[in-house]
Amino acid sequence: MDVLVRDVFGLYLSSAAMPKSLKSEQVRRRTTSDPLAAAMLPPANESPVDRENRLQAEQQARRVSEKIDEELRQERKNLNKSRPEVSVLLLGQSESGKSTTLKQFQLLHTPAAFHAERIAWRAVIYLNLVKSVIRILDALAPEQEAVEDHEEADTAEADLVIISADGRPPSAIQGTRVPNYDSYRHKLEPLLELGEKLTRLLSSPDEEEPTHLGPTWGNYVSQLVGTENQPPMLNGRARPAPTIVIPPKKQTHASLHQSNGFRFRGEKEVVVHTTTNWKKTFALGGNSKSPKSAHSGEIEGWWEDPDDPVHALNACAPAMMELWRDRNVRKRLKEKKIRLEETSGFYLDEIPRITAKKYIPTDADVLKARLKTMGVIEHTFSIPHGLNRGVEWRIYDVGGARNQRQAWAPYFEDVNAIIFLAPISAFDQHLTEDPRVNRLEDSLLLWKAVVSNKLLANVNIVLFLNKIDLLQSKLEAGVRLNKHMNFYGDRPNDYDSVSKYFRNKFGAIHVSYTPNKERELYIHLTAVTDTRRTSIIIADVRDIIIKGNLRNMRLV
Ligand SMILES: Nc1nc2c(ncn2[C@@H]2O[C@H](COP(=O)(O)OP(=O)(O)OP(=O)(O)O)[C@@H](O)[C@H]2O)c(=O)[nH]1
Ligand SMILES: [Mg+2]
Repeated sequence: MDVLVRDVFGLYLSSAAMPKSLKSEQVRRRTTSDPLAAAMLPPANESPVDRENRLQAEQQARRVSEKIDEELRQERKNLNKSRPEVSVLLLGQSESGKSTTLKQFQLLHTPAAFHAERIAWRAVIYLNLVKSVIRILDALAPEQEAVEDHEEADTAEADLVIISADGRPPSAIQGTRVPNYDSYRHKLEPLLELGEKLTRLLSSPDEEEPTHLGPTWGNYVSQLVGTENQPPMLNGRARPAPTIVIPPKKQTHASLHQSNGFRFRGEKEVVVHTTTNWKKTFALGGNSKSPKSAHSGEIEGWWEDPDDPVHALNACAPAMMELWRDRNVRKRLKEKKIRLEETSGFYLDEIPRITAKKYIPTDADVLKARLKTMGVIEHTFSIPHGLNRGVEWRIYDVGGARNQRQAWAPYFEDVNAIIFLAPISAFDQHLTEDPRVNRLEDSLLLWKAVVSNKLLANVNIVLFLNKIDLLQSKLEAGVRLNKHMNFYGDRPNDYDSVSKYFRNKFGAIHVSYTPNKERELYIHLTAVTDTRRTSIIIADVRDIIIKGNLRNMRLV
């Protein structure tokens, strides 16, 4: 008898082709233990004609089965081929909210992973808080020192809003004295060391090297540009991850001289490299001690580790609160037009909670945390339910500072959609990397460059006019748009008029410069730190991108 059986890899084996031992074992098993096989065994008295008919029928059945198997294989292959995959690139200047938008995608689609990582953000939040305190103390520093510091500020990566009424250095304006300044400095001295320590823990070891591009970069640029004979490289997997490192800031006299000023070296922003696994350092099971079961009697958690940064922070908490509540301090900051509440990573209103020994960051804390991106970070997820089920999403978060932007172009090749973020609250601020450039002007130029790019002609674009919460409070505080952007003229300075104006302005640039007149532009007014509102927008954007993608697929 020749029967077909599947081997362990699922391949069909003809019993005629089986080794003898296996064949007899097979038959033995079939005759003794498998009732279905036993029922299918030919009758013992089968005639030669019956046997011939049966073999033919079995052969026919085998052919049908093989055909079905082949069809199933093909179907699976086609399904995999047509399994929709969407690549989305987040673009925009530094501090526009790209990484925050990525966090919202993570929170929405991979909440368990997001929650597991919350504890690792503790270090970033601590550092954000420490930097806010140090900025206050710097702002209170005696005039002479501050003038020197201001000269240096041209090159420093300080992202504060410092505007003087008459163009003189703000520190030259005589103002409120803070009698407790020396006492604050003394009590908060440990924060300098803590800031250095946290910066070291979070930074990549090669960060202080001169700017360089990864070894494969030169090759890649020519591949991107392409030649007539050799088109640009398209395959995302072959794309090298560019390594770009900021050159060290030149140490000036003022930055080295720390007798009165209150700074820590490397005051520039801490960045996260694509390659840095900073989360591991502060994740549970990393250097941080995990909270153990209350019954186990083991070390209870990081708060029992005397080296954990929480202790230094916790010890300074009363002085930090005193400083932040001091009326003279607030007055001095106001005189210097320093609005810390509007800066990234602002936690000064929550000092007791953040500095508590058992503090675990909330979702909102993580969304507010500021860590500058360098290189490109990829996040993938698929949507298990609903309209866009089964779609594989790849989101690329890039560094937005000027020296990071050359890393964007390689991703233009195979991207399906772009979410461009323009922080419209930044109309009165300047780029940290080039203090001569107004941040909103920079966003408008960047927007024009993106929408007019021919490589992106068929890419769906969604525009987030972001940080509307800050825009609203800024306008309500009386900051006038037309003081910073003449072209706004005498229009009303309220939120509705200003946001409508920006919507029209960005929209008009798209209409004028897009190489694809058919492309629709979707504009959302956003505050991407607001989870509830952003999740609704993300669901909407997902549908827009999928529909646009299908439309493009039909066109090509
Ligand atoms: N209040 C408010 N803060 C926001 C908003 N969007 C982002 N932020 C904060 O702004 C800071 C900068 O946001 P990021 O997402 O890090 O900016 P980015 O575009 O990734 O910046 P780079 O990595 O330097 O390119 C963070 O502290 C955010 O929490 C917003 O709509 N409102
Ligand atoms: Mg970022």
